[in-house]
Amino acid sequence: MQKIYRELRVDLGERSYPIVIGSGLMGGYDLSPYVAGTQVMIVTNETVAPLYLDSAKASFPGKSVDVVVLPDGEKYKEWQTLNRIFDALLENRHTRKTTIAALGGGVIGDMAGFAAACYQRGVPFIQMPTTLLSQVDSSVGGKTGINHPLGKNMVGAFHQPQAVLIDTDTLKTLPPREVSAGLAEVIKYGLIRDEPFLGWLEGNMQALLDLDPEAQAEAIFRSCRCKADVVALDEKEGGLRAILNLGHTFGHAIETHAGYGNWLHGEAVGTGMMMAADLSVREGCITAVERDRAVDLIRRARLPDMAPAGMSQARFMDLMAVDKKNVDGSLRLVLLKSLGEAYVTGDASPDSLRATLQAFIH
Ligand SMILES: NC(=O)c1ccc[n+]([C@@H]2O[C@H](COP(=O)([O-])OP(=O)(O)OC[C@H]3O[C@@H](n4cnc5c(N)ncnc54)[C@H](O)[C@@H]3O)[C@@H](O)[C@H]2O)c1
Ligand SMILES: O=C(O)C(=O)C[C@@H](O)[C@H](O)[C@H](O)COP(=O)(O)O
Ligand SMILES: [Zn+2]
Repeated sequence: MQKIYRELRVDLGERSYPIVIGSGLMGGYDLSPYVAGTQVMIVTNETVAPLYLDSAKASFPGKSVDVVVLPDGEKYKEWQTLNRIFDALLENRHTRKTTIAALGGGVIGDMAGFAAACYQRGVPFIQMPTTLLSQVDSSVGGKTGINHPLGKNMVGAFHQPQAVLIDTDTLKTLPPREVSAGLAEVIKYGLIRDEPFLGWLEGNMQALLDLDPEAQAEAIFRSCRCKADVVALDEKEGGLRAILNLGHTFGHAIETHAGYGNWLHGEAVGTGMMMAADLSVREGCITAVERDRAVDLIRRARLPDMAPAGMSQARFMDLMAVDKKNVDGSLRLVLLKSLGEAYVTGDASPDSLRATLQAFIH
């Protein structure tokens, strides 16, 4: 049975769109009003297709639906796999009126969105996220793209979806490690902009790990509301939006170092946020007690608390040098002014940064 928990809107003028959060929505919610023409191309992967493809198709009554099923994994967020989406679109004679629908986690969402930004110079797309991480973060805000061996998300475009459909039922099949990865981005919102949410998470972490549906829906709603607010204020990351990158300068370096293999994005961000909190203490912004509060919550979400074994300070510095936030060769980091308030700085002291890196490498 279809039950809508909350609806939100990302306010971007003519590019505004709804985020619908609820249960029974995959197949139970009619997305055809968001499809301009008659054709839909669902992009999904070999893990998600057997679980949700049939119900996803049912969300497009009256439309002609084609499907491309990609291999599963962060390592496939690259050119060759992206090209398979273009192959499928052309082989099936898709036009500028086609709508692409991303059915899966953030990897599928980022790639399908990027394909939509590029195909015939841009077609509409819809997000149907099925991981916690994609429901709280990647499906909202229009960042799309692929990785490069030398840097994370280095090739991409801003391209907003027409709608985001979040069916919380899909989380029932998500492996525990992926739940924890999603919780990293959830905790991020509390740290950067919403101290009361941080307190709520401290009280509800066990319920979230236990997949309590009410707790999940509330965490998704509060995360999406925070992201939608930030994106509406700064769509293309001219300033404020960079706070959504808390922990990502360190985290992306970890993912690139690991070859987009055994570290999940959320895991790298979890450790990266601990590092950012630690650096914030060394920079005199938050207290050690506040840092420990953040670290404890991230640990309680069952996320790793050290960098990958053998990853050196020099390797971190080298990989962080290509971060997209950097300006004129100088590193810019997101730090915490307090718990619930983040800021971007290019002035972190090199000594403090070295000390933080030293504390997390082994
Ligand atoms: N665009 C953005 O704003 C943004 C934000 C955050 C992260 N990202 C990107 O998102 C990606 C990470 O996304 P992710 O954490 O969703 O990883 P993912 O897309 O790799 O999905 C995680 C795993 O869960 C599987 N899966 C998906 N839904 C499932 C379900 N309901 N049941 C069982 N298994 C399921 C997938 O097949 C995959 O194996 C990274 O590439 C990251 O860079 C983008
Ligand atoms: O939406 C944003 O803006 C974010 O920074 C959200 C991040 O969680 C996400 O991982 C994003 O893909 C990172 O963007 P990037 O520009 O640093 O690649
Ligand atoms: Zn992220």
